[in-house]
Amino acid sequence: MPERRIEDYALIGDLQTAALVSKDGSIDWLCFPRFDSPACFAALLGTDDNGHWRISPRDGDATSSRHYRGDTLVLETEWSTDSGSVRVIDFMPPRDAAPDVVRIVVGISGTVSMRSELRLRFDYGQVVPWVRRVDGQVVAIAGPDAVSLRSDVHQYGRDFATYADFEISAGDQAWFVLTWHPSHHPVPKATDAIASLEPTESYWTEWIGRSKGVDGFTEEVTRSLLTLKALTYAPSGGIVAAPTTSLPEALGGERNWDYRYCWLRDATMTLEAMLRFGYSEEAQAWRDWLLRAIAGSPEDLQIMYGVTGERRLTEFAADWLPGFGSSAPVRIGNAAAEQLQIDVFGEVMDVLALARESQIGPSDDAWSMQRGLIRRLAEVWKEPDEGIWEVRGGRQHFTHSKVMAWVAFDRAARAVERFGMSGPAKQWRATADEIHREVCTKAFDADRNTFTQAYGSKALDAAVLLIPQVGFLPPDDPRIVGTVDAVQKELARDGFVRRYHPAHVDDGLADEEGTFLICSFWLADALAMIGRVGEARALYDKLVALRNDVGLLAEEYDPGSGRMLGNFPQAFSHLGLVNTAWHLASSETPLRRSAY
Ligand SMILES: OC[C@H]1O[C@H](O[C@H]2O[C@H](CO)[C@@H](O)[C@H](O)[C@H]2O)[C@H](O)[C@@H](O)[C@@H]1O
Repeated sequence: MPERRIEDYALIGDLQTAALVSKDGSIDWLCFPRFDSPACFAALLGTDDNGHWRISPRDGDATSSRHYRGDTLVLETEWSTDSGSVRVIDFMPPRDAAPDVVRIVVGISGTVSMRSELRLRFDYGQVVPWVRRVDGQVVAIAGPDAVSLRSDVHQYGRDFATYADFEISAGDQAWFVLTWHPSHHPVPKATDAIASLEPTESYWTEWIGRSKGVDGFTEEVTRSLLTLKALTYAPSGGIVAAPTTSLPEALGGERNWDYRYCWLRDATMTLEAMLRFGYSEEAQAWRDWLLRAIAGSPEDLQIMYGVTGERRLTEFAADWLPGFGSSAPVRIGNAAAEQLQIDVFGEVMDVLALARESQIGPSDDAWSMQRGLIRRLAEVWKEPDEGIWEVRGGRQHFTHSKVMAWVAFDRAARAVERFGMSGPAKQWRATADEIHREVCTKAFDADRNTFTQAYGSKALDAAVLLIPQVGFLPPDDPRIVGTVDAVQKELARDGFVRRYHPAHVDDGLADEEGTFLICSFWLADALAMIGRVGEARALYDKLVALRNDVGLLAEEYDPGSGRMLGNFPQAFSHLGLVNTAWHLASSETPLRRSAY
């Protein structure tokens, strides 16, 4: 079995969950029926024995190449062998009653011997199901889960797996449909594999057709927008940070986290990117999601929720899974849900201001929720917190958190001053000014001419690159130019940017990590804003070149090994790409709303 690489995977999804398909034709990750449900294929974090479904030629020397079919999430893998070539088409039709994975094998030339090998292991690769035949289909059941496999190819069982061996000649096709249902329900009505291809394609094509687009950046922006949409949980409007858990930030290390939840931070940034490209429906749905998720007392605000607003995301280690590349523990749930991360107030207020001032318009409920958030922020902004990077080494007065607290008060005051909303604007403006003074005094290292990670700290942090973007200081302020230079000098590796230097910051974890892709996009944004557009464009091009064969990015990249690291595909990275393209395309001094 060749070593698994994160960049070997492609994404298919149905806006409620998603699967990762490897270059070797194996679906190694699938959580049914929701993004955060237990996986029935977890080979990604272990071995084939933890569940997978491979369809590929039996010839071990077969070679493959793949692409998405146009601007869709329909994946085509083309296999060449000495005897002929075939195409495997993988997709998940937009959801009706039950979730399906459809795989269609089409003969292109000659004749190819194919094998389907399906190994279902419920509850994150642990539970071997009871498999039997019902009305000509294979049905696997364990606990609450049931999965049926329908196909026009004969299936046989061996070694706790289901196989099909078949030949495909030019012009032939064979189909497979895997469908999940609750085990106490009857097997759902069959999905027609062939008939579901066209509506799936049309769904994605029509969706991307609504985008405003930006000249000169079309292909990568399109793929990133499609990926962001695929991370949306359509029934609620929630957006997950990534469809995976525990893809490592350091290969073989412990920096492994579950991203299958809705971070207010990641979701607001995604929404901002989508709004820029004309997707107001998603923004509206997310605002409604937010109102429901955080309903109740503002003191109970969490920084992340489940896809329909669940609050309890208890973290535990799945110790039966060895982890991707032996990176343990595999974590399920995320303890960061209980942290104080003050930046979240600013991000939420900022995107809601954008929504109010753009296509969506104001909403009374949303404004009353924002007033509640500001009341809460007034109580906590002076506290140390865990910050944007969710450190587990103790709270600090993080510069980025304070800057975002300023953003929150600034946007609240501005809503009253300029947009007629009700509230104590003078008081909010005074607090914003107080925070501004404090940050400029306590978070700026005059000797090195740079903002630092935290009050009194010497460490740097790529998050402060956002200072000009959020309007805290103008891009031509010498402190901004100094900060950009310092980040480039101290945090860059081969031109890509780390979020901070793990050796200089106690984040509670031992290992090093890769360069953080969204931070590299932020550097490109900051360079463009300070007028170094050529450098910005060069960095953007370098980042775009990191994408895998189907245009996807993980959270991090290790320039040493040339490998992607972290959960995959990650919303942060793709929204970073989209925003940088927008900045570069907008103008040479590409600033959005500024308040300085
Ligand atoms: O590295 C430590 C932290 O890593 C995760 O957080 C990161 O991912 C989040 C989701 O994309 C993002 O919002 C955050 O800014 C990143 O630092 C993990 O979820 C944390 O539990 C962990 O402490």
